[in-house]
Amino acid sequence: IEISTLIACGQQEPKPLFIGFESFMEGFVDWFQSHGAHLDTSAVGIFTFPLSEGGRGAVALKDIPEGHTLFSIPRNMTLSTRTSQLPERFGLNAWQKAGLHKGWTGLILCMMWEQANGSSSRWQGYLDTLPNKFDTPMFWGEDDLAELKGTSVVEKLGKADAELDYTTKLVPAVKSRSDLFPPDDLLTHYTLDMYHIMGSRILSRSFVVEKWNGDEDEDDDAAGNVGNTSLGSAMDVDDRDQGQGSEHAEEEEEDGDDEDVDDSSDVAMVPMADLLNARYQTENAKLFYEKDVLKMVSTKPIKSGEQIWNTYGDLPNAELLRRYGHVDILPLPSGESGNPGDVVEIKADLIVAVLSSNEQAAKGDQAKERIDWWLEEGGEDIFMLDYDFDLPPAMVSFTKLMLLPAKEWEKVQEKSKPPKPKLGGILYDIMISAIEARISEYETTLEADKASLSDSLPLNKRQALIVRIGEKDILHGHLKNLKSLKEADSDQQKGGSNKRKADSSNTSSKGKKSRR
Ligand SMILES: C[S@@+](CC[C@H](N)C(=O)[O-])C[C@H]1O[C@@H](n2cnc3c(N)ncnc32)[C@H](O)[C@@H]1O
Repeated sequence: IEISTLIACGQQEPKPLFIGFESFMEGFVDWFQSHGAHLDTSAVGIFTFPLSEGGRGAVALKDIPEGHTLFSIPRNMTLSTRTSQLPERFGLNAWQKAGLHKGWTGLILCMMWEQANGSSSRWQGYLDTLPNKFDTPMFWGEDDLAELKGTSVVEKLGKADAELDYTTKLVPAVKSRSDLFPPDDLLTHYTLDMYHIMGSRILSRSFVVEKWNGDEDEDDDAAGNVGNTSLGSAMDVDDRDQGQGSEHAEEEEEDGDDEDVDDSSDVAMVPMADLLNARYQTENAKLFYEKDVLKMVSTKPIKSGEQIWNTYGDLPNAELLRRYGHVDILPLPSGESGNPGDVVEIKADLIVAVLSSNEQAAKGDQAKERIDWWLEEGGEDIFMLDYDFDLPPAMVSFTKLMLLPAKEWEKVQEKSKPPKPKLGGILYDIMISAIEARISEYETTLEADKASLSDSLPLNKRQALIVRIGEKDILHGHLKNLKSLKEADSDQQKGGSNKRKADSSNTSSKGKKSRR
């Protein structure tokens, strides 16, 4: 491929990494092909882009039509607790007893073990290509983390929980089997640092590879209907990730009552597929699965020189930063730039706190009774605000529930129906106060943040600033919207009451007339 083609396609000049240029990635491609995988080398190249373009990523070497298989990987080449030999060698009962079947600790241990085994591991050619350094907040110092105050990133890091898993599950397992884990390796291959590196590799690169579910899918396959068997990825489908907030969170879910908990042995590292970068609504390729292989297939025509993008699920910047260490910056409808997928979380607790000074609102045990009912009915305890600037209906409904007079609260319980999420009356002021309270959780103002944003800032500070600006932009947009809705509503009321006055004077004059 001509570098000029890439530049013509709007990319800054990339540094070629493979296809005759870079032995390191050539070695990986050789490993990939020699283990039964296939890469269409006439269509796909691996290049390094500027960091803003994703760093190392895949490029179309020619025009690629939609539905083209870019590469395919046998299932047994993915790295998971199903494919690594370690759980069996450890003993499946012992594995479970050690708690390694839950969460990511088991997969982290498999990855450490495979890496420690060097050239005798089937995955050495792959593991050698994985990053050892991450820009994710998990590795930030206190100073940089302070920049994220007000966002939900810090409380979702789960660093302490991950470290607890390391000391209570992984270390005892390693120490219990010196035949599998030579004692000296504890200080090199099985360290806490390595635990975090492996956890971050999983967080930013793993896919969910469900077990092949015979019958129905075989029909799809027979019909060549690969599109219906779309494979979600850690990057792609959030169903798994929504609850999987950290290296540890999946386990928390498993320990809880959640029935939709995913099987942690579905979590798999997929060589080559994890080389694709992602950007908001730019996806042009996706991983599909069949009985024995996974296939990366183009979902749109891709022009020669264009980057091949997977999707990480069009996540908000806070989540992109936490999981992947980057943020998306695109034009917004307002003319400014940011991530159109950004959201702000408002906890139900904050609404309750705002209502504490409202005479009408339920308090103490009564408030608790309503909150318990709301949660039992499946209500959310965190509300998501986005760039639509429509308040989440559940947030309005929950607030109304807390404000209901006792009689109406009884009716709600009888009917098992929460209040309709319609704004009006004092709700405007309560919602405005809630959003103002949320804004006050950040240390700095939106104006100050915008003024301090510059390309010369250190990466962590700059990315944290972009996360904060996006969230505050949403909050201020909601404030503005609520204030104008409140004004329009009161104008309408006034208009209505003027109209009513006019109507009543008409009526009375008519009445008078008729009386005459
Ligand atoms: C699945 S890997 C993609 C391949 C990766 N670039 C590599 O060199 O191996 C995900 C990582 O790629 C980087 N990345 C992906 N998309 C990006 C983007 N739009 N902007 C910046 N970095 C991106 C982030 O570092 C992220 O953690």
